[in-house]
Amino acid sequence: MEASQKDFENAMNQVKLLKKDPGNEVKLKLYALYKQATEGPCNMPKPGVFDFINKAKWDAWNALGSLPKETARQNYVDLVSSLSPSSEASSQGEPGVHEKVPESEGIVVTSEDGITKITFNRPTKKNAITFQMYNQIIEALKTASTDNSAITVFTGNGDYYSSGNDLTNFTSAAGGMEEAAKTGAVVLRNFVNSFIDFPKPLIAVVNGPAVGISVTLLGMFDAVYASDKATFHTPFSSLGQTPEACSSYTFPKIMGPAKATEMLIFGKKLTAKEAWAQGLVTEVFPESTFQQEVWTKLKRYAKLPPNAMRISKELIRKSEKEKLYAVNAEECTTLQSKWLTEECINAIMSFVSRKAKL
Ligand SMILES: CCCCC/C=C/CC(=O)SCCNC(=O)CCNC(=O)[C@H](O)C(C)(C)COP(=O)(O)OP(=O)(O)OC[C@H]1O[C@@H](n2cnc3c(N)ncnc32)[C@H](O)[C@@H]1OP(=O)(O)O
Repeated sequence: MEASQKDFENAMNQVKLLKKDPGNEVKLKLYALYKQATEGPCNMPKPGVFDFINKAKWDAWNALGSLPKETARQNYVDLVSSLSPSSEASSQGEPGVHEKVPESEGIVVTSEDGITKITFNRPTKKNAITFQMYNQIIEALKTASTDNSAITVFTGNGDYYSSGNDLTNFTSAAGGMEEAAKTGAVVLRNFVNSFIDFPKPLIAVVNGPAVGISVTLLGMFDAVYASDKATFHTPFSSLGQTPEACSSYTFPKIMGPAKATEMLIFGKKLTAKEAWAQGLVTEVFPESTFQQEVWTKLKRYAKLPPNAMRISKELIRKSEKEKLYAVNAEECTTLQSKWLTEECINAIMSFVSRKAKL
């Protein structure tokens, strides 16, 4: 007997109630059967080769060929009823598929006590920065440069400050790597330029580990306050990548070329104390009093005359600006080509596939 629409709907609800993850293979089958049962043969354009997750889903659906909708519905119901009720992990949206759980992610901007605070707010992903977040930050800095706050502060929500560039920015781009690299270089250049141009004191409150671009960007800040549990890591070489955010210029200037080499080329991870000793961090606070001490200090600074602060910053930055634009442009061009190399693609693939989820 063929499964009715009601049986199908019950099976979909059952999938949502599964307590244990049935595994990627089963989830792919469920996904494919669900799509076939509701939409018929695969009608999506084939995803790019580096878009691993969507490609796997596409392959599974496409493999069902012209299987009739009714048969797919029956097979879906049979597969669900064969699953042990003690399995875990439900999914959201399309049944049987790991969808991104909606979370309030991205960045959060607040303004209070003369301070505009920009928070990396993606704690479940260690505040990894997505394409969307780069653009949100560009906009937030644009607004903060003319709002009535005196200073602007970056910090992270959760245990990390930020784990840097979201490594799936490139693997999930629909148009493939070349297009993603091109777009990435444009976004990165605009993003870093918005830090070069930012007119007010810019402060980082580094609440936890910082990786990649969230570290290199610190060279663009006017002060960096760190918890003693923060670490600073730029694993560019192991990712087949090269420095960004003008760090190829600012880091040797801040800490001397030898120390900059250890960080930017050899990927040495610094403790907060080491980063302070090398001049990257302004002051380190014990984790237990970090938030209280830093925000008390910042509220005091935010009461200083804003115009004087802005003009002083302009004087400090002025002679460097053209150099910074040029360095930024060159770093972006270099990265655009690095992102397409085997070294880089392999490194990203091995991160993405270390615990592949569908
Ligand atoms: C416009 C484009 C501009 C590009 C500019 C280029 C910048 C260069 C860089 O920033 S290079 C640095 C890139 N970052 C990294 O290499 C860090 C990668 N992440 C890790 O090594 C680890 O996740 C960790 C050390 C940060 C934390 O390890 P831990 O074991 O404590 O936690 P998990 O690995 O389980 O992470 C929790 C979830 O967060 C996801 N995640 C963490 N970081 C990233 C990231 N950078 N990109 C994408 N996703 C990240 C991780 O996958 C886990 O997700 P899951 O729970 O769904 O598995």
